[in-house]
Amino acid sequence: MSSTPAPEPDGATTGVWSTGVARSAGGALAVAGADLREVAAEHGTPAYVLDEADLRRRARGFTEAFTDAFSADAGLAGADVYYAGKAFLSVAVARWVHEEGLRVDASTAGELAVALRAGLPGEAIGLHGNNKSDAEISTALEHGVGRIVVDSLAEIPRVAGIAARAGVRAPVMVRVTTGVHAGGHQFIATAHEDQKFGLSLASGAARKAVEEILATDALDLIGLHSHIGSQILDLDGFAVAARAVLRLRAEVAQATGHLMPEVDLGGGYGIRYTDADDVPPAPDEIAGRLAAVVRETCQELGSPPPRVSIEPGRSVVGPAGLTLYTVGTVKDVALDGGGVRTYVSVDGGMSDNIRPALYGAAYTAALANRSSDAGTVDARVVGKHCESGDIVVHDVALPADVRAGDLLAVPATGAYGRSMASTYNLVPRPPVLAAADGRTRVLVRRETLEDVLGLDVGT
Ligand SMILES: Cc1ncc(COP(=O)(O)O)c(C=O)c1O
Ligand SMILES: N[C@@H](CCCC[NH3+])C(=O)O
Repeated sequence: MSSTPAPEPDGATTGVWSTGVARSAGGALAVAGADLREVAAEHGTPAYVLDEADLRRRARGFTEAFTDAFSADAGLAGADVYYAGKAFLSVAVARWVHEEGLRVDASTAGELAVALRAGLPGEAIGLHGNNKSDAEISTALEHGVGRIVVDSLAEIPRVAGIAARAGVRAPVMVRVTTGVHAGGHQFIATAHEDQKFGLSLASGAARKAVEEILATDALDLIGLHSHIGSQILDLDGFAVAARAVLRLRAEVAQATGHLMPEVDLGGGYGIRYTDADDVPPAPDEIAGRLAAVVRETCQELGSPPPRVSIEPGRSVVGPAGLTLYTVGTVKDVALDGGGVRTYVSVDGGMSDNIRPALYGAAYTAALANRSSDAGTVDARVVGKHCESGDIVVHDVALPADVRAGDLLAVPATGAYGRSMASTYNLVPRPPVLAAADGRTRVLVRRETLEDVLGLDVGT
């Protein structure tokens, strides 16, 4: 076993740390100038820390790249970027991304409510979900959302009925399962056949949905949608899926005369969690590749290009966040094959980051309160929960003098950390802090034991 240490932060956009992370002369890490020792003293640990400027820059990077690549000058019909709120959504984050030119993709009443509370106009919000409730559909329509992405045949009459009763015509897209299998883990791949999302292209279900929607007055079919999975670093799958939905769009136009004005090519762009991950393509490269595919395919098909949208979540918020923990117990464990693993327990765990347990996801970690000249040990960072799978970082080299009271920072936890957090073992969920200009402010406060106890109303 030979573990590697976390890379030192270097301000690069392609690193595992957000661009605002730096190690100060005293050896402590800081985010956007906010010293993590002070952050821990003021807010406690564990805590998620978001680098606001980094997040905004990544968001803006997508809008600029897609607006450029899909411009009329490029022979295309424009583009919109929806931030996938499932990655992490709070009122401030919804505002930031909207200020940077993005819209918001919500997939539940909760995400919809946060986007609305942030002041986004309905038309800047899209509603997803494979099992939307009537209440979610009617709230979305009441606020005039820009689109509802239909995920099943059963949903068509339901959306139509609710729209008709509300006296509106619902703008809808059809989520198409293209058969493209992409994504790091089977649970985060979403376009192969045997899973719950979307309507299959191969079986004809997608085409049937299109026809049923076209035959329904209360529904306005604005486009097709494809989302192939998540944490994808290779753009080929997106290109294959794009061609498939553009082909269906052209077939429908030929058969019915209805040329859908939009196509959504989904999110799923990967990020770097550790040094071992490949450097992901930058927004310019993604936009350029997708624009070329759309242009060429539409030319081949002889159909005018659609307005294109995408839905990145992880690639906007993931690299912008880190989790700050305090070290508690440090324990050396002798391994069967010889050698020793140092188990470093922190004050959180699978309740604030379920990804290692759920997907076997790899992370790294670094001392945040000091640097150390000590040699390194092969360490495993674990949480405080009653599961041996409660692992935060499987394998990392940490200074041999790591001890109780040290702070550890785990980079790239901005996406699917807080948003998938639980109160397992009745551990209250950590706060989300925004770091900017040398200070931090609370975006989502720490949950307290009173919050947890307040839900327990039985006697
Ligand atoms: C429909 C849809 N859009 C967008 C996303 C965002 O994905 P990611 O955070 O990987 O960019 C997801 C999650 O995979 C999704 O299911
Ligand atoms: N939650 C997953 C990705 C699923 C994205 C939503 N379809 C993750 O942490 O990687």
